[in-house]
Amino acid sequence: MTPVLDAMTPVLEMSAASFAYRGSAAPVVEDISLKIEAGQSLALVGESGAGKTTLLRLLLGLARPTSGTVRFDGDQLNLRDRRQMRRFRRSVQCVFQDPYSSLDPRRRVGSIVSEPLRSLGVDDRRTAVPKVAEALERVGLPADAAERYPHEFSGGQRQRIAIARATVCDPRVLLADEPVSALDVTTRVKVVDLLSELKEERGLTLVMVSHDLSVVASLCEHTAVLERGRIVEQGDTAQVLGAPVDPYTRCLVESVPRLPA
Ligand SMILES: Nc1ncnc2c1ncn2[C@@H]1O[C@H](COP(=O)(O)OP(=O)(O)OP(=O)(O)O)[C@@H](O)[C@H]1O
Repeated sequence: MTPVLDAMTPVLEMSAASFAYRGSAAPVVEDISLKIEAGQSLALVGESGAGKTTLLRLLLGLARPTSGTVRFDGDQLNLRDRRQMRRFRRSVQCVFQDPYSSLDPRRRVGSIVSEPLRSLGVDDRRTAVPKVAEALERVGLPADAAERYPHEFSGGQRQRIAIARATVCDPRVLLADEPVSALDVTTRVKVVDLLSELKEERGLTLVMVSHDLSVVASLCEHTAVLERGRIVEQGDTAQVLGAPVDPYTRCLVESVPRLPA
């Protein structure tokens, strides 16, 4: 049954969630509580190994918390509930860090971008064509891109293909793991602008892992800081990055390299 949602039900919510990898006694993320409301954008920051990707995997349903819960539209995420998972996959899509390895080199771009529509049973290859063309156009790629292969594109264009794939089924939520960190600085700005436009146009909820605090500041209204698997500070990005309270956050902000004056 489709749940009755009120405006206050978070799209995604974690309550006291912990996760330990198999064979490891210590949890990698511990006692995480987060609410992600519709239209909100949340950045997960913290140094390498802090558990950001693991947290994203829990939100994506790719891993199940060892304790605590992950909720989607108010219901506990249950990977065995096919009806819920179908709704989840239609609503929540993702973009990964590396546009070189995240696209199947043997498939044409049209087939890659239409994959969510086909796997959700929304369209077949033929009926997906106009939606794929529209998604490619929206991310700034020519319509004939559908006939070509990923290796024919630059890193920035490949990330645009990944964004077209993630948005073609009109999801409500985009989860992005370091979506621009593999790109050079000018390409990075263009892809950040594209994500920002999509967020505004579609009221997309965005959860993003990033090392780059300037990317975080320009895309996300909220920020949660992870240190060794625990959230040490969360709140408005301007507050968290502009006037950090926790010593770890202060350290993170101060470690951003600056050009000499
Ligand atoms: N499949 C796995 N099996 C066992 N341990 C893992 C696995 N994946 C990650 N870890 C461990 O979990 C911890 C957190 O890793 P995670 O990738 O979530 O951190 P991160 O903050 O995303 O790091 P980075 O910024 O470098 O990507 C690390 O100590 C890592 O070694």
